[in-house]
Amino acid sequence: MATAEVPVDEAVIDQPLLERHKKPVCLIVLGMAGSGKTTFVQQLTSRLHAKNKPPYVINLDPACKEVPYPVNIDIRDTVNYKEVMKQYSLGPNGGIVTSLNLFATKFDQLITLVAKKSADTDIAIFDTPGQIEVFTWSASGTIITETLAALFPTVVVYVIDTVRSVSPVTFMSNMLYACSILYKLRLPFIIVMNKIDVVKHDFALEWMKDFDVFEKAVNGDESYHANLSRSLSMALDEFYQDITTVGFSAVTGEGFEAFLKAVDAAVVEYETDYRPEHDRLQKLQAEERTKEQNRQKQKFKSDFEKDNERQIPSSQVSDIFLRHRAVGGESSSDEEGQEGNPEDDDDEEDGAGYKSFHKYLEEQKKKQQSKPNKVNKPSSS
Ligand SMILES: Nc1nc2c(ncn2[C@@H]2O[C@H](COP(=O)(O)OP(=O)(O)OP(=O)(O)O)[C@@H](O)[C@H]2O)c(=O)[nH]1
Repeated sequence: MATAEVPVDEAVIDQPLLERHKKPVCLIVLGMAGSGKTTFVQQLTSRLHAKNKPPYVINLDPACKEVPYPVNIDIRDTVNYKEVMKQYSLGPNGGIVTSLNLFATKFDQLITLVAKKSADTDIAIFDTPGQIEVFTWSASGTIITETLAALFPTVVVYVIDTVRSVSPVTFMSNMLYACSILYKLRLPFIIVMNKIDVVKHDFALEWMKDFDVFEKAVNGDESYHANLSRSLSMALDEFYQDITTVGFSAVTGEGFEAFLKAVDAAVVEYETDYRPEHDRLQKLQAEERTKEQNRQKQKFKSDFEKDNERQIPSSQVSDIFLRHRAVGGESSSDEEGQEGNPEDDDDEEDGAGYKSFHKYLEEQKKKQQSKPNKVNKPSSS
């Protein structure tokens, strides 16, 4: 049987590729709970409306009580988070993950809606759950991000609470998290240092630019965490050099224009660095898939051929059984009386060397039935 091998290149070309769009730019807004993501999206939306460039806004947080901005797609219209918790007996985080997973199954519809808006919308904004890990480390989060990145210029916006980051140790935790998300999502990344109406973010920029300044901030603290922060600051030097940081106030809107410029630069970065890399990885994955399919086909083919070789014409079956019985027949006299052994059957027909398997089974059954039940027999004493 011949199996047609699919040439790898052909398989790659045959992948159903949806049309790619130059816009809208998809902004995935991530950040720890309370960092100001929702207020940030609200401010961004209202400023873009004021500029006559209304964004397409998607809320991916199934657990939020209310959405304080005009939203085009709301996960809460598709999935009832409380009902999901009840039906699957889940806690709040499990409920959010499951709701996102359910929503991800409809993500193709969302993509179609966003794509339809590509002519008249420049920016699509995705607000995500406050439990950041629920999005960044879940299967649905990965599906959503990868699907978007394959079809639209996609940028990750990581919102940091600047007020809470004045402590070097908290700042370091935030940066490590940002770094791990960048590493995981492999997309252009903008850090939004939010709440600069309360605390300016200059201190953080200094810490990122100059290790000595950070060292001074940690000076005097000899705790394990402070020492670790010092070492990590050196390790993150490369990350700091390449990352785009914007100071922002989600309350006053300060930093809005700088943010838009950062988005423009991130789109260029997406087109020049990320998209070719993304395409390369997709091609590799498609090649791997095709190779695996070909390997499975080959294995199936050889297994099938081996089975065919082994296959015994039905006319020979009784001969094979006969041979088996004959071997047993040689030793059966020694083991006479042993139960459950096909060879212990002192069968007169063995002389002929043949007894049908069914007949043998019938006899075994009868023997079993005629035997007293030793286990249940009550003791005579
Ligand atoms: N002063 C000041 N307060 C802000 C700013 N941004 C957000 N806040 C406040 O910070 C708190 C949290 O803001 P949210 O927008 O709800 O934060 P979030 O990240 O969406 O929170 P989760 O939904 O829990 O993830 C609210 O009280 C906001 O009013 C800001 O730029 N300046």
